[in-house]
Amino acid sequence: MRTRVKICGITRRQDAEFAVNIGADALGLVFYPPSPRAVNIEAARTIVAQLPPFVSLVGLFVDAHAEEVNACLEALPIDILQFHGDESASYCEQFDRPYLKAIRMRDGIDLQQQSRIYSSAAGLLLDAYQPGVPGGTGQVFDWSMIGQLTQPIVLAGGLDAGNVASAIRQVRPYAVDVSGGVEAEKGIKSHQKISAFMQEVANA
Ligand SMILES: O=C(O)c1ccccc1N[C@@H]1O[C@H](COP(=O)(O)O)[C@@H](O)[C@H]1O
Repeated sequence: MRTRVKICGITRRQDAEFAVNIGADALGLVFYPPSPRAVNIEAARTIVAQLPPFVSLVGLFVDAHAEEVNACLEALPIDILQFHGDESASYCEQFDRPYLKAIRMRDGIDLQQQSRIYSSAAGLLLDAYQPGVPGGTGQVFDWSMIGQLTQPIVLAGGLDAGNVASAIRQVRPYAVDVSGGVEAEKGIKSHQKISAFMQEVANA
């Protein structure tokens, strides 16, 4: 099966268009103000104005008030929610929208238990753990920590063109998610790095 690709942390319309034209399956918008990749609703509207059909738009939140999530859902064509904080399953379920739950892979984590807790999630997004930073750290975790899960796995954390092919061969995820690994600088995507990343996914 083809590995899907989500490119996260899009802040410019030209980056969204480039990623879609080269074959990205999903684009992620970060609604987490402390992030250098954060966007507000107005900026997001411009970024997604010309998105073609069959590309999923993912809205990323970190322990946001439900009102903030609902405001984004009302204003934007968000297909999937990504919760990257300590949200409970009941919090995630209240929006009646497919969601990905990010699990930060710290030592000793019981992934099977997390899978049971978030059994309503459309997928588990596995990211590196770094104390005090919810995500987008550019850190890789030990992929051998991942066992068999019933839900689709979205592999994240420090992926780039140099390691994504071996990650796919080892983990066999449903999808890979990349942010920092395809940036020219924080918040600005490199079209050359996106191309190289997509090529490596296709080769894997
Ligand atoms: O991108 C961010 O700034 C961010 C902020 C807060 C939570 C998650 C964030 N990004 C997500 O983190 C992972 C890994 O990113 P990277 O490839 O290591 O840079 C990915 O799922 C991003 O969507």
